[in-house]
Amino acid sequence: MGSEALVHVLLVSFPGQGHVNPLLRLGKRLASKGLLVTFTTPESIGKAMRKASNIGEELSPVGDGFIRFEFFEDGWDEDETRRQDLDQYLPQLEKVGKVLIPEMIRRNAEQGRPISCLINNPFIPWVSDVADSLGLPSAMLWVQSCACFTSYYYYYHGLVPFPSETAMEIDVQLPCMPLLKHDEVPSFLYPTTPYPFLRRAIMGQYKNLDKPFCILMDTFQELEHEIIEYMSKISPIKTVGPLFKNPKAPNATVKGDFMKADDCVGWLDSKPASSIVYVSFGSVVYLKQDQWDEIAYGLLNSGVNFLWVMKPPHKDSGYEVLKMPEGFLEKAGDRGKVVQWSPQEQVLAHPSVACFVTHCGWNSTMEALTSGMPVVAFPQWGDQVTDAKYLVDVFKVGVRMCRGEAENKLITRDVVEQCLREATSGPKAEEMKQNAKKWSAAAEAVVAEGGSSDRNIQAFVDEVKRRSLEVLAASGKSTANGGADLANKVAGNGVAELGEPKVNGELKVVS
Ligand SMILES: O=c1ccn([C@@H]2O[C@H](COP(=O)(O)OP(=O)(O)O)[C@@H](O)[C@H]2O)c(=O)[nH]1
Ligand SMILES: O=C(O[C@@H]1O[C@H](CO)[C@@H](O)[C@H](O)[C@H]1O)c1ccc(O)c(O)c1
Repeated sequence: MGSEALVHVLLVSFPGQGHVNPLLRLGKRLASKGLLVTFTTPESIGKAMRKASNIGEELSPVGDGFIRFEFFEDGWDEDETRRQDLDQYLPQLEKVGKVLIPEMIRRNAEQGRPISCLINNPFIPWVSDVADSLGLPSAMLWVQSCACFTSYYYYYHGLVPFPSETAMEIDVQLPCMPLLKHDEVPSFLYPTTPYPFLRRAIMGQYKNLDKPFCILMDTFQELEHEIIEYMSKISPIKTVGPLFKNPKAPNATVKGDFMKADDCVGWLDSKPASSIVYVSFGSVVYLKQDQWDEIAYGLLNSGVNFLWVMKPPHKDSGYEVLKMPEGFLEKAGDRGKVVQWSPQEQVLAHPSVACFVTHCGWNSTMEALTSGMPVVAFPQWGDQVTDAKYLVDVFKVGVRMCRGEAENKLITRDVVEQCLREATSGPKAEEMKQNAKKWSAAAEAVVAEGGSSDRNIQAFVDEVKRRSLEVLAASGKSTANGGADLANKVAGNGVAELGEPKVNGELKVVS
């Protein structure tokens, strides 16, 4: 079957690694079930993705469907420094996206690939408005846990008291969840958060929550059973995680890394089983030099082998460039390897790796659980503090090394060493490994054919197909000529001031 006959969905992503990864993984899942998927995010990130990852102009086959990329300009010069300031960049994306996404939809329709559904991730809630104004169905991929989704929901609707200016240290009890201490609540909700613009962005998503017909979540039934059941009665939630597992297209090479991963697998191969500690704080967290030094000495003193990701900060981020302590690399010798970016999925699946020192971003959390990897939790902000609580106290696969940036406490080398020892040897390490293996088996089962996440993806694909017939029927056309009609609809709806359509070149299929 040619790609032009397939039902076509447009995925619009916030330009962060922790958002692109799960949305692109969802795209591959949908493609593998027979949809044509177009993935879009701003060109500034598109450029990095093309350079680092295996993506181009071509249409890539994934399972029974295809995936392709189209990026959009964010309206700022290439070297604009304001992209690093989300307070300024999020409104800019909204302004430009509300014009360019409808244009993109019109172009695709004119080229015989009418779009039947839009899917976005949080931080860019205006995508649901674009879909609504065009009469297109939309869905949202929630890229954090259901527990965090619930916390934000309760905050938005004012259903229980949260930490406030007058009562900073109150604990929060939400239904079907463990009691969250004040510093285990997603930290964007603290009155003192340095990231109020992210709270605004997320609240914007909740304001728009009645627009998507479905909220897809990168979690799974067994992992957050009770809270998923509870929230499913309130919101149209469908769990589809762990998204990074795709049994129907396990070899799909399409990836969305912003940086090329350093080769470290040969080094991992050279080490004994369960002898390496993997250390990574994701793509956005940067620690201060004194904390970096303590971690370095903790690693040295614990005697473990280690693979440590030390990503360079963006040139406009204002973060200091970290240095390893004097003589550290020499002392570590072949016991340690430092890289700028790792192939994390491969690292977590490697038998030489014993545990993962992580900032507890939700992608890292899901990847660790699914890989059966115990963790040492080093959360900083946002959902990370809640994920750390769950990893340690609920999923029971982790040792806690810190409570978050708000605590403003230097974690000393002795604490680092003690946590590493606890996570790599002795009864606690063994118990965590057994629990992690159980989560990994449960995760494999839900994504296998007929598992809960697989069924939910299939039900979503069926619903998108059903709605696509409605969209086309509403425009009085069939798939074959629906393109031109949808193009007219976009042109006439008043969302965008449209210029001449820029026609893309013919797509060619590569295998
Ligand atoms: O060296 C690295 C560090 C991170 N990642 C990936 O980047 C994503 C980070 O997402 P997460 O939610 O964990 O944290 P964020 O970077 O958004 O804070 C995950 O999919 C990781 O697998 C990677 O591939 N290599
Ligand atoms: O929130 C940002 O990135 C990460 O997103 C993940 C999914 O929501 C989350 O689990 C993780 O903890 C976050 O770090 C983000 C924040 C600020 C920024 O400038 C970004 O580019 C991304």
